[in-house]
Amino acid sequence: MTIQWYPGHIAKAERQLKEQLKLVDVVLEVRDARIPLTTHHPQVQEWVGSKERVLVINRVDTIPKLVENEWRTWFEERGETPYFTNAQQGDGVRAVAQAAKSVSDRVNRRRRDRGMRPRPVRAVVIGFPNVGKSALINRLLGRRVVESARRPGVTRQLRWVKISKELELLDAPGVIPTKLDDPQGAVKLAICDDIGDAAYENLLVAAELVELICFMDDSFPGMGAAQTLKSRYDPDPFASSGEQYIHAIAASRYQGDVERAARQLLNDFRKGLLGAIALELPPI
Ligand SMILES: Nc1nc2c(ncn2[C@@H]2O[C@H](COP(=O)(O)OP(=O)(O)OP(=O)(O)O)[C@@H](O)[C@H]2O)c(=O)[nH]1
Repeated sequence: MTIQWYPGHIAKAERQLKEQLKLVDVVLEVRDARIPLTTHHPQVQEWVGSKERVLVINRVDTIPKLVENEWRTWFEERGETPYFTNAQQGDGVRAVAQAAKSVSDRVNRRRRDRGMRPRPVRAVVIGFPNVGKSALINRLLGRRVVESARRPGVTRQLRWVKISKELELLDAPGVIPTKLDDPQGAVKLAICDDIGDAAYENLLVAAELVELICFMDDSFPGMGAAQTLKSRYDPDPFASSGEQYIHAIAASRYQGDVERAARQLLNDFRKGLLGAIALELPPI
């Protein structure tokens, strides 16, 4: 599996992200519910440092409810509170705003203790490409966009928008550069389109999707995704390798155009047409 990244972009993304993080009190980290482990970058903890972090697991509509519950328990057992959202529709976004507000209360209590005046808490939304950061920002803003201002000393034009009396949000999300050292993760990012500036082959990515779906069906009976594949494209995904499966779809529907079959399968998955499918489960 070859996925090609452009290192210059990654270095630039990392620089920009650190610049954004310097300005804020609280970080809203967005992950993709289909792959909440892969859309976590191991350096986030180090970058966030002592600031507060709110963990948002977005695209909750794309995974089965049972899997959502498993993740909730898994995160809570690790002392984390996951906020599950559908940023496209707005579900769960109010709870995220509430969590950011309670950070504001804590920050201002500390400021008061040090004899400082309270001020709105400043937040930034960060996450891998395409996980729904902009959708979340727009939902948080709703129709209450009030003012925006430029902060000096920042090369890029960063604007603050007021979410409420207590909360200001940087209007540009911070893009987390992709991890380079995990080929399995890279494939999942490609499947979910969370990969940013990378080039990859659709056939190989789609073939991995088919194999992952069969694997997930085995590990989490009841998801039913392999059955959906079968009823949608006809061949049985369990009967062949992922690559053979794409070839079979191409032969039966696209005059042998394998690239087209691969793209179709990936698009159907990304649009949710194959139903709710998780590609990761909490590790045991
Ligand atoms: N089904 C579903 N789609 C979502 C959700 N959140 C965002 N999307 C869709 O996912 C796509 C990407 O969302 P964006 O908000 O642009 O993602 P982003 O992280 O800002 O993307 P970049 O700017 O590329 O880093 C859009 O088509 C959104 O409509 C969600 O919770 N569920």
